[in-house]
Amino acid sequence: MAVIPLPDAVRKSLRGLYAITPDCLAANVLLDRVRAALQGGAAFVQYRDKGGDTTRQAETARALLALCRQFGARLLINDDLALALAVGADGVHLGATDGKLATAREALGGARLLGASCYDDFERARAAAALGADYLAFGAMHPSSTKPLAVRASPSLMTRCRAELQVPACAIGGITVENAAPLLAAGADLLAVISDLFEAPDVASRAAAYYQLFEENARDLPQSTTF
Ligand SMILES: Cc1ncc(COP(=O)(O)OP(=O)(O)O)c(N)n1
Ligand SMILES: Cc1nc(C(=O)O)sc1CCOP(=O)(O)O
Repeated sequence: MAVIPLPDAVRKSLRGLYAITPDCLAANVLLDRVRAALQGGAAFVQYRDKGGDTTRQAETARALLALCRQFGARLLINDDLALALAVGADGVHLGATDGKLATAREALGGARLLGASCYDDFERARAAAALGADYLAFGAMHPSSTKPLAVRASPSLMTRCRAELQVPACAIGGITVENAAPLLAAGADLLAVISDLFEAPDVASRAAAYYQLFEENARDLPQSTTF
């Protein structure tokens, strides 16, 4: 299926619910749940698949991209720059062991998004910002059943991120609708969520509750956000 590219202005406005796909779901179930998240207002989807079946990953990534396009949402690929480029995704998210940010930035060009995991490390965030990351992810904000061993991070890192780096901040780890408002107040532009969203009995309603939180906590975007 042909994929229509998003205008740069839309592509780079960075605020909203960032729905990260859970492991171990059949492709049709995954797509149904992601569709529901998009119906509820998720602005970003990250395809995170640790399974290693590259044929399935490419097929699923293409299907997710087509779905995101229907809703004007953006698809990022976790870990895998080559897959992101191969399917024409809107960007890639890289952690500490996923390759160099500089290489990804160059390969992605200016129009696609580069996200970087910064954990609890502000100096890592500073370096990632200097290398051109479009958003900086801090976590885990709360204990996470998806990643129980994740290091814990303070929401104040996001406050510093906005103030000192002027790069959008992403909160991740154990986020729920119930605990999200203080994260937005601390400076989160993106809320990256797996279990609270995708394990909800009604994924669309859960996504809509996050959307509502963003509406209630509207504020100016960081200076570096491009329109
Ligand atoms: C938005 C966002 N933030 C952090 C992560 C974690 O990335 P990483 O440290 O590479 O760990 P894995 O997701 O690969 O287990 C993320 N995926 N997305
Ligand atoms: C993938 C991931 N990275 C984290 C980090 O802290 O870097 S926490 C996490 C899991 C997020 O899933 P849930 O919303 O179910 O807690």
